[in-house]
Amino acid sequence: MATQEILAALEDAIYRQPPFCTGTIPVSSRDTTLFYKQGESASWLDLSQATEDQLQALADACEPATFGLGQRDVLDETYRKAGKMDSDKFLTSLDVDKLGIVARVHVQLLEGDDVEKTVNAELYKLNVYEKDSFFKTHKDTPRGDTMFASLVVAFPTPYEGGALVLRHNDEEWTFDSAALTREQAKPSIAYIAFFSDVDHEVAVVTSGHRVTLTYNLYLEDTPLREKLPASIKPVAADDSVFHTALSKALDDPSFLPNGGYLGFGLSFKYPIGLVEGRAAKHVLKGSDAMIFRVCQSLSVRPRLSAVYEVEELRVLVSAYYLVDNREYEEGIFQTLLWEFHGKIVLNFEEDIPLNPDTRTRLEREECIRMEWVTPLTTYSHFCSDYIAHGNEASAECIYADLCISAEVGPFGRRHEKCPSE
Ligand SMILES: O=C(O)CCC(=O)C(=O)O
Ligand SMILES: [Fe+2]
Repeated sequence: MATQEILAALEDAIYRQPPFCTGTIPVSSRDTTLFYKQGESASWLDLSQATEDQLQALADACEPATFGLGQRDVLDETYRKAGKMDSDKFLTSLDVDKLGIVARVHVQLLEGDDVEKTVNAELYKLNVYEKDSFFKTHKDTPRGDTMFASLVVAFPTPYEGGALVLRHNDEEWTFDSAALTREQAKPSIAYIAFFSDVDHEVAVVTSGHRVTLTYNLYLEDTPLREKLPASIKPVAADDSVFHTALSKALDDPSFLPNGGYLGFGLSFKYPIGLVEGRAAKHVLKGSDAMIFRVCQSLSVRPRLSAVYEVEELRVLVSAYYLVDNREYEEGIFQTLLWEFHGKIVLNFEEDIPLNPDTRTRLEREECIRMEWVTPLTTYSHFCSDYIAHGNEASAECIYADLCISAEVGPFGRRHEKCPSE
Protein backbone atom coordinates (compact mmCIF):
# COMPACT_ATOMS: atom_id res chain seq x y z
CA MET A 1 0.00 0.00 0.00
CA ALA A 2 1.16 3.53 -0.66
CA THR A 3 2.36 5.46 2.37
CA GLN A 4 -0.41 8.05 2.12
CA GLU A 5 -3.03 5.28 2.10
CA ILE A 6 -1.46 3.65 5.15
CA LEU A 7 -1.39 6.96 7.01
CA ALA A 8 -5.05 7.60 6.16
CA ALA A 9 -5.97 4.09 7.34
CA LEU A 10 -4.13 4.72 10.61
CA GLU A 11 -5.94 8.00 11.14
CA ASP A 12 -9.32 6.39 10.44
CA ALA A 13 -8.57 3.66 12.97
CA ILE A 14 -8.24 6.09 15.89
CA TYR A 15 -11.25 5.58 18.08
CA ARG A 16 -12.59 8.80 19.62
CA GLN A 17 -15.07 8.66 22.44
CA PRO A 18 -16.87 11.76 23.77
CA PRO A 19 -14.69 13.76 26.20
CA PHE A 20 -17.16 13.60 29.10
CA CYS A 21 -19.54 11.39 31.07
CA THR A 22 -22.74 12.29 32.84
CA GLY A 23 -25.48 10.78 34.97
CA THR A 24 -28.15 11.44 37.58
CA ILE A 25 -28.28 9.97 41.08
CA PRO A 26 -31.25 10.00 43.48
CA VAL A 27 -30.39 11.83 46.70
CA SER A 28 -31.93 12.43 50.11
CA SER A 29 -31.60 15.32 52.56
CA ARG A 30 -28.55 13.50 53.92
CA ASP A 31 -26.77 14.38 50.67
CA THR A 32 -28.15 17.81 49.95
CA THR A 33 -27.77 19.72 53.23
CA LEU A 34 -25.59 22.78 52.89
CA PHE A 35 -24.25 24.92 55.77
CA TYR A 36 -22.63 28.21 54.95
CA LYS A 37 -21.11 31.24 56.64
CA GLN A 38 -22.84 34.54 56.38
CA GLY A 39 -20.79 37.21 58.10
CA GLU A 40 -20.55 36.22 61.76
CA SER A 41 -23.46 33.79 61.62
CA ALA A 42 -24.23 30.59 59.76
CA SER A 43 -27.21 29.36 57.74
CA TRP A 44 -28.26 26.13 56.22
CA LEU A 45 -30.67 24.79 53.64
CA ASP A 46 -31.65 21.51 52.02
CA LEU A 47 -30.92 21.80 48.31
CA SER A 48 -33.43 19.06 47.45
CA GLN A 49 -36.35 21.09 48.79
CA ALA A 50 -35.15 24.66 49.05
CA THR A 51 -37.53 27.60 48.92
CA GLU A 52 -37.05 30.60 46.65
CA ASP A 53 -36.19 32.74 49.70
CA GLN A 54 -33.56 30.30 50.95
CA LEU A 55 -31.96 30.14 47.51
CA GLN A 56 -31.94 33.91 47.22
CA ALA A 57 -30.28 34.16 50.64
CA LEU A 58 -27.61 31.71 49.46
CA ALA A 59 -27.12 33.70 46.25
CA ASP A 60 -26.76 36.89 48.29
CA ALA A 61 -24.11 35.28 50.50
CA CYS A 62 -21.96 34.53 47.41
CA GLU A 63 -19.33 36.81 45.94
CA PRO A 64 -19.17 37.69 42.24
CA ALA A 65 -17.20 34.99 40.42
CA THR A 66 -13.99 35.98 38.66
CA PHE A 67 -12.17 34.06 35.94
CA GLY A 68 -8.57 33.75 34.84
CA LEU A 69 -7.03 35.66 31.95
CA GLY A 70 -3.47 34.36 31.74
CA GLN A 71 -1.82 35.12 35.07
CA ARG A 72 -4.58 37.45 36.37
CA ASP A 73 -7.99 36.89 37.96
CA VAL A 74 -10.49 39.32 36.48
CA LEU A 75 -14.06 40.29 37.25
CA ASP A 76 -15.92 40.97 34.02
CA GLU A 77 -19.65 40.39 34.10
CA THR A 78 -19.87 40.42 30.31
CA TYR A 79 -17.79 37.21 30.35
CA ARG A 80 -18.90 35.52 33.55
CA LYS A 81 -21.86 36.50 35.67
CA ALA A 82 -22.33 34.13 38.58
CA GLY A 83 -21.99 33.90 42.34
CA LYS A 84 -19.25 31.84 43.95
CA MET A 85 -18.49 30.65 47.45
CA ASP A 86 -15.01 29.34 48.29
CA SER A 87 -14.78 25.95 49.94
CA ASP A 88 -13.75 27.41 53.33
CA LYS A 89 -17.12 29.19 53.56
CA PHE A 90 -19.44 26.19 53.37
CA LEU A 91 -19.91 22.54 54.30
CA THR A 92 -21.81 20.16 52.09
CA SER A 93 -23.13 16.76 53.10
CA LEU A 94 -22.72 15.56 49.52
CA ASP A 95 -20.05 12.87 49.27
CA VAL A 96 -19.12 12.24 45.64
CA ASP A 97 -17.04 9.20 46.63
CA LYS A 98 -19.82 7.51 48.63
CA LEU A 99 -22.39 8.22 45.94
CA GLY A 100 -20.15 6.37 43.47
CA ILE A 101 -19.71 9.38 41.22
CA VAL A 102 -15.91 9.35 41.38
CA ALA A 103 -15.79 5.62 40.61
CA ARG A 104 -18.12 6.00 37.63
CA VAL A 105 -16.21 8.93 36.24
CA HIS A 106 -12.94 7.08 36.76
CA VAL A 107 -13.92 4.11 34.62
CA GLN A 108 -15.72 6.13 32.00
CA LEU A 109 -13.06 8.75 31.36
CA LEU A 110 -9.88 6.74 31.90
CA GLU A 111 -8.66 3.48 30.44
CA GLY A 112 -5.81 1.00 30.55
CA ASP A 113 -3.43 1.24 33.54
CA ASP A 114 -5.07 4.47 34.66
CA VAL A 115 -8.08 2.47 35.88
CA GLU A 116 -5.79 0.84 38.48
CA LYS A 117 -4.70 4.18 39.96
CA THR A 118 -6.52 6.51 42.36
CA VAL A 119 -8.73 9.40 41.34
CA ASN A 120 -9.04 12.19 43.91
CA ALA A 121 -11.87 14.69 43.73
CA GLU A 122 -10.97 18.00 45.31
CA LEU A 123 -13.91 20.22 46.15
CA TYR A 124 -13.28 23.55 44.45
CA LYS A 125 -16.26 25.91 44.68
CA LEU A 126 -19.96 26.36 45.12
CA ASN A 127 -21.60 28.43 42.42
CA VAL A 128 -25.04 29.99 42.25
CA TYR A 129 -26.28 31.07 38.85
CA GLU A 130 -29.33 33.30 39.33
CA LYS A 131 -31.53 34.66 36.54
CA ASP A 132 -29.32 36.22 33.80
CA SER A 133 -26.16 34.46 35.01
CA PHE A 134 -23.83 32.70 32.54
CA PHE A 135 -20.19 31.82 31.90
CA LYS A 136 -18.83 32.20 28.38
CA THR A 137 -16.54 29.70 26.73
CA HIS A 138 -13.35 28.74 28.56
CA LYS A 139 -11.19 25.83 29.61
CA ASP A 140 -10.71 24.98 33.26
CA THR A 141 -7.34 26.14 34.50
CA PRO A 142 -5.07 23.17 35.22
CA ARG A 143 -4.11 23.12 38.88
CA GLY A 144 -1.21 20.74 38.70
CA ASP A 145 -0.11 18.35 36.00
CA THR A 146 -2.07 15.41 37.39
CA MET A 147 -5.39 17.25 37.07
CA PHE A 148 -7.20 15.74 34.12
CA ALA A 149 -10.89 16.54 34.52
CA SER A 150 -13.50 18.77 36.12
CA LEU A 151 -16.65 17.52 37.81
CA VAL A 152 -19.80 19.62 38.13
CA VAL A 153 -22.69 18.49 40.33
CA ALA A 154 -26.01 20.34 39.88
CA PHE A 155 -28.65 20.21 42.65
CA PRO A 156 -32.39 19.72 42.09
CA THR A 157 -33.38 23.35 42.59
CA PRO A 158 -35.95 24.96 40.29
CA TYR A 159 -34.44 26.87 37.35
CA GLU A 160 -34.53 27.09 33.59
CA GLY A 161 -31.72 27.59 31.12
CA GLY A 162 -28.13 27.30 32.31
CA ALA A 163 -27.24 24.32 30.11
CA LEU A 164 -23.55 23.49 29.97
CA VAL A 165 -22.35 23.28 26.36
CA LEU A 166 -19.10 21.43 25.56
CA ARG A 167 -17.19 21.78 22.31
CA HIS A 168 -14.29 19.68 21.13
CA ASN A 169 -12.88 19.02 17.65
CA ASP A 170 -15.91 20.46 15.82
CA GLU A 171 -18.40 18.51 17.92
CA GLU A 172 -20.81 19.91 20.46
CA TRP A 173 -22.71 18.39 23.40
CA THR A 174 -25.27 19.89 25.78
CA PHE A 175 -25.75 18.97 29.43
CA ASP A 176 -29.10 20.44 30.43
CA SER A 177 -29.00 19.86 34.17
CA ALA A 178 -32.31 21.71 34.72
CA ALA A 179 -34.18 19.31 32.42
CA LEU A 180 -32.30 16.26 33.69
CA THR A 181 -33.08 16.87 37.37
CA ARG A 182 -36.68 17.90 36.60
CA GLU A 183 -37.34 14.66 34.71
CA GLN A 184 -36.40 12.37 37.63
CA ALA A 185 -39.19 10.82 39.71
CA LYS A 186 -37.15 11.23 42.94
CA PRO A 187 -35.03 14.28 43.83
CA SER A 188 -31.73 13.69 42.03
CA ILE A 189 -28.51 15.47 41.36
CA ALA A 190 -27.12 15.59 37.82
CA TYR A 191 -23.35 15.37 37.28
CA ILE A 192 -20.96 15.81 34.41
CA ALA A 193 -17.23 15.20 34.35
CA PHE A 194 -15.21 16.35 31.36
CA PHE A 195 -11.55 16.67 30.44
CA SER A 196 -10.71 20.13 31.75
CA ASP A 197 -9.16 21.41 28.51
CA VAL A 198 -12.43 20.90 26.61
CA ASP A 199 -14.04 24.25 25.74
CA HIS A 200 -17.25 24.78 27.67
CA GLU A 201 -19.76 27.48 28.54
CA VAL A 202 -22.81 27.89 30.75
CA ALA A 203 -25.81 29.30 28.87
CA VAL A 204 -27.91 32.05 30.43
CA VAL A 205 -30.16 31.01 33.32
CA THR A 206 -33.61 32.37 32.46
CA SER A 207 -35.31 31.81 35.82
CA GLY A 208 -34.67 30.33 39.28
CA HIS A 209 -31.34 29.37 40.85
CA ARG A 210 -28.85 26.88 39.47
CA VAL A 211 -26.67 25.68 42.35
CA THR A 212 -23.57 23.62 41.60
CA LEU A 213 -20.50 22.22 43.26
CA THR A 214 -17.36 21.98 41.16
CA TYR A 215 -14.48 19.59 41.80
CA ASN A 216 -11.03 19.18 40.28
CA LEU A 217 -10.17 15.58 39.49
CA TYR A 218 -6.60 14.35 39.84
CA LEU A 219 -5.11 11.00 38.92
CA GLU A 220 -2.67 9.97 41.63
CA ASP A 221 0.15 7.58 40.86
CA THR A 222 -0.89 5.25 43.70
CA PRO A 223 -2.80 1.98 43.36
CA LEU A 224 -6.54 2.15 43.87
CA ARG A 225 -7.21 2.00 47.63
CA GLU A 226 -10.57 0.28 47.38
CA LYS A 227 -11.72 -1.96 44.60
CA LEU A 228 -14.27 -0.35 42.31
CA PRO A 229 -17.79 -1.55 43.20
CA ALA A 230 -18.76 -4.63 41.19
CA SER A 231 -21.67 -2.73 39.63
CA ILE A 232 -19.25 -0.27 38.05
CA LYS A 233 -17.61 -1.97 35.13
CA PRO A 234 -14.65 -0.43 33.33
CA VAL A 235 -15.61 0.72 29.87
CA ALA A 236 -13.58 -1.63 27.67
CA ALA A 237 -10.93 0.40 25.92
CA ASP A 238 -11.24 -0.14 22.20
CA ASP A 239 -7.62 -0.34 21.15
CA SER A 240 -8.15 -3.19 18.72
CA VAL A 241 -8.93 -1.30 15.52
CA PHE A 242 -5.89 0.97 15.80
CA HIS A 243 -3.74 -1.94 17.00
CA THR A 244 -4.65 -3.92 13.89
CA ALA A 245 -4.04 -0.96 11.57
CA LEU A 246 -0.64 -0.16 13.09
CA SER A 247 0.51 -3.81 13.06
CA LYS A 248 -0.47 -4.03 9.42
CA ALA A 249 1.48 -0.87 8.62
CA LEU A 250 4.56 -2.15 10.43
CA ASP A 251 4.38 -5.47 8.56
CA ASP A 252 4.44 -3.64 5.24
CA PRO A 253 8.06 -3.54 3.93
CA SER A 254 7.33 -0.42 1.85
CA PHE A 255 6.20 1.59 4.90
CA LEU A 256 9.13 3.56 6.37
CA PRO A 257 11.55 0.87 5.09
CA ASN A 258 14.57 2.55 6.72
CA GLY A 259 12.68 3.56 9.83
CA GLY A 260 11.58 7.03 10.88
CA TYR A 261 9.02 8.67 13.08
CA LEU A 262 5.23 8.75 13.18
CA GLY A 263 3.70 11.96 14.49
CA PHE A 264 0.29 12.32 16.09
CA GLY A 265 -1.12 15.79 16.72
CA LEU A 266 -3.14 15.21 19.89
CA SER A 267 -6.84 15.63 20.41
CA PHE A 268 -6.44 17.21 23.87
CA LYS A 269 -4.17 19.76 25.49
CA TYR A 270 -1.98 19.01 28.50
CA PRO A 271 -0.89 20.96 31.57
CA ILE A 272 2.73 21.98 31.56
CA GLY A 273 4.20 23.05 34.89
CA LEU A 274 5.49 26.60 35.10
CA VAL A 275 7.76 25.63 37.95
CA GLU A 276 11.10 24.96 36.38
CA GLY A 277 12.94 21.75 37.01
CA ARG A 278 9.87 19.71 37.78
CA ALA A 279 9.05 16.81 35.51
CA ALA A 280 5.42 16.76 34.48
CA LYS A 281 3.33 13.64 35.04
CA HIS A 282 0.85 13.81 32.25
CA VAL A 283 -2.41 11.93 32.31
CA LEU A 284 -3.16 11.20 28.68
CA LYS A 285 -6.80 11.49 27.73
CA GLY A 286 -9.14 9.55 25.46
CA SER A 287 -7.76 8.68 22.03
CA ASP A 288 -4.37 10.22 22.92
CA ALA A 289 -3.94 7.62 25.66
CA MET A 290 -5.04 4.91 23.25
CA ILE A 291 -2.40 5.91 20.66
CA PHE A 292 0.32 5.87 23.33
CA ARG A 293 -0.72 2.45 24.65
CA VAL A 294 -0.89 0.84 21.23
CA CYS A 295 2.47 2.26 20.13
CA GLN A 296 4.05 0.96 23.31
CA SER A 297 2.54 -2.47 22.90
CA LEU A 298 3.96 -2.71 19.37
CA SER A 299 7.46 -1.52 20.38
CA VAL A 300 7.07 1.68 18.43
CA ARG A 301 8.64 4.02 20.93
CA PRO A 302 6.11 6.76 21.83
CA ARG A 303 7.11 10.00 23.53
CA LEU A 304 5.04 12.95 24.51
CA SER A 305 6.66 15.85 22.69
CA ALA A 306 6.35 19.52 21.94
CA VAL A 307 7.08 21.06 18.55
CA TYR A 308 8.32 24.64 18.50
CA GLU A 309 8.48 26.68 15.34
CA VAL A 310 11.66 28.71 15.06
CA GLU A 311 12.38 30.62 11.85
CA GLU A 312 10.28 28.23 9.76
CA LEU A 313 11.96 25.17 11.21
CA ARG A 314 10.09 22.81 13.50
CA VAL A 315 11.97 21.52 16.51
CA LEU A 316 10.74 18.49 18.44
CA VAL A 317 11.51 18.52 22.15
CA SER A 318 10.40 16.18 24.93
CA ALA A 319 7.31 17.51 26.71
CA TYR A 320 9.13 17.09 30.01
CA TYR A 321 11.14 20.23 29.37
CA LEU A 322 9.83 23.68 30.01
CA VAL A 323 10.87 26.14 27.34
CA ASP A 324 10.26 29.86 27.41
CA ASN A 325 11.51 32.41 24.95
CA ARG A 326 13.73 34.50 27.17
CA GLU A 327 17.11 35.59 25.79
CA TYR A 328 19.40 32.58 25.48
CA GLU A 329 23.04 33.33 25.01
CA GLU A 330 23.36 30.73 22.27
CA GLY A 331 20.08 31.70 20.58
CA ILE A 332 16.80 29.87 21.06
CA PHE A 333 17.44 27.45 18.22
CA GLN A 334 20.82 26.27 19.51
CA THR A 335 19.38 26.03 23.00
CA LEU A 336 16.50 23.83 21.85
CA LEU A 337 18.99 21.57 20.09
CA TRP A 338 21.70 21.36 22.72
CA GLU A 339 20.15 22.04 26.07
CA PHE A 340 16.77 20.45 25.37
CA HIS A 341 18.01 17.68 23.03
CA GLY A 342 15.67 18.91 20.31
CA LYS A 343 15.53 17.49 16.77
CA ILE A 344 14.53 19.23 13.57
CA VAL A 345 11.42 17.61 12.11
CA LEU A 346 11.63 17.03 8.36
CA ASN A 347 9.45 15.06 6.01
CA PHE A 348 11.02 12.31 3.93
CA GLU A 349 11.68 14.49 0.89
CA GLU A 350 13.13 17.61 2.48
CA ASP A 351 16.82 18.55 2.24
CA ILE A 352 18.72 19.08 5.45
CA PRO A 353 18.34 22.81 6.16
CA LEU A 354 20.76 25.46 7.43
CA ASN A 355 21.09 26.21 11.10
CA PRO A 356 19.43 29.65 11.44
CA ASP A 357 21.83 30.68 14.23
CA THR A 358 25.14 29.66 12.60
CA ARG A 359 24.06 29.59 8.88
CA THR A 360 25.91 26.29 8.46
CA ARG A 361 24.23 23.09 7.34
CA LEU A 362 22.72 21.02 10.15
CA GLU A 363 24.05 17.57 10.90
CA ARG A 364 22.03 14.56 9.81
CA GLU A 365 21.80 13.45 13.47
CA GLU A 366 20.17 16.74 14.39
CA CYS A 367 17.17 15.91 12.18
CA ILE A 368 14.45 13.29 12.20
CA ARG A 369 12.17 12.22 9.36
CA MET A 370 8.51 12.14 10.27
CA GLU A 371 5.15 11.23 8.74
CA TRP A 372 2.18 12.82 10.49
CA VAL A 373 -0.77 10.46 11.04
CA THR A 374 -2.91 13.21 12.55
CA PRO A 375 -1.81 16.73 11.76
CA LEU A 376 -0.28 18.97 14.36
CA THR A 377 -2.53 21.99 13.96
CA THR A 378 -0.93 24.28 16.52
CA TYR A 379 2.71 24.45 17.49
CA SER A 380 3.73 24.69 21.11
CA HIS A 381 3.86 28.15 22.61
CA PHE A 382 6.88 29.23 24.53
CA CYS A 383 5.62 29.52 28.09
CA SER A 384 5.87 33.28 28.33
CA ASP A 385 3.71 33.82 25.20
CA TYR A 386 0.63 32.23 26.61
CA ILE A 387 -2.64 33.94 27.61
CA ALA A 388 -5.90 32.03 27.90
CA HIS A 389 -9.41 32.22 29.28
CA GLY A 390 -9.62 29.89 32.25
CA ASN A 391 -11.82 29.64 35.30
CA GLU A 392 -8.93 30.88 37.44
CA ALA A 393 -5.59 32.61 36.84
CA SER A 394 -2.83 30.09 36.21
CA ALA A 395 0.16 30.29 38.49
CA GLU A 396 1.57 26.81 38.21
CA CYS A 397 0.46 25.26 34.99
CA ILE A 398 -0.69 26.16 31.50
CA TYR A 399 -2.12 24.05 28.71
CA ALA A 400 0.22 23.13 25.91
CA ASP A 401 -0.29 21.73 22.43
CA LEU A 402 1.66 18.51 22.35
CA CYS A 403 2.10 15.56 20.08
CA ILE A 404 3.15 11.96 20.30
CA SER A 405 6.26 11.14 18.31
CA ALA A 406 6.78 7.43 17.84
CA GLU A 407 10.03 5.94 16.62
CA VAL A 408 9.65 3.17 14.06
CA GLY A 409 12.61 0.89 13.43
CA PRO A 410 13.75 -0.14 9.92
CA PHE A 411 11.82 -3.00 8.33
CA GLY A 412 13.00 -6.32 9.79
CA ARG A 413 13.98 -4.70 13.10
CA ARG A 414 10.64 -3.12 14.00
CA HIS A 415 9.67 -5.27 16.91
CA GLU A 416 12.91 -5.13 18.83
CA LYS A 417 12.19 -4.16 22.40
CA CYS A 418 13.35 -0.64 23.06
CA PRO A 419 15.40 0.04 26.16
CA SER A 420 13.14 1.33 28.90
CA GLU A 421 13.34 5.10 29.39
O1 LIG B 1 -21.58 25.07 36.14
C1 LIG B 1 -21.15 24.46 35.17
O2 LIG B 1 -21.83 23.65 34.53
C2 LIG B 1 -19.74 24.70 34.72
C3 LIG B 1 -19.08 25.81 35.45
C4 LIG B 1 -17.71 26.08 34.97
O3 LIG B 1 -17.41 25.87 33.83
C5 LIG B 1 -16.67 26.54 35.91
O4 LIG B 1 -16.98 26.88 37.05
O5 LIG B 1 -15.49 26.58 35.51
FE1 LIG C 1 -15.31 25.70 33.66
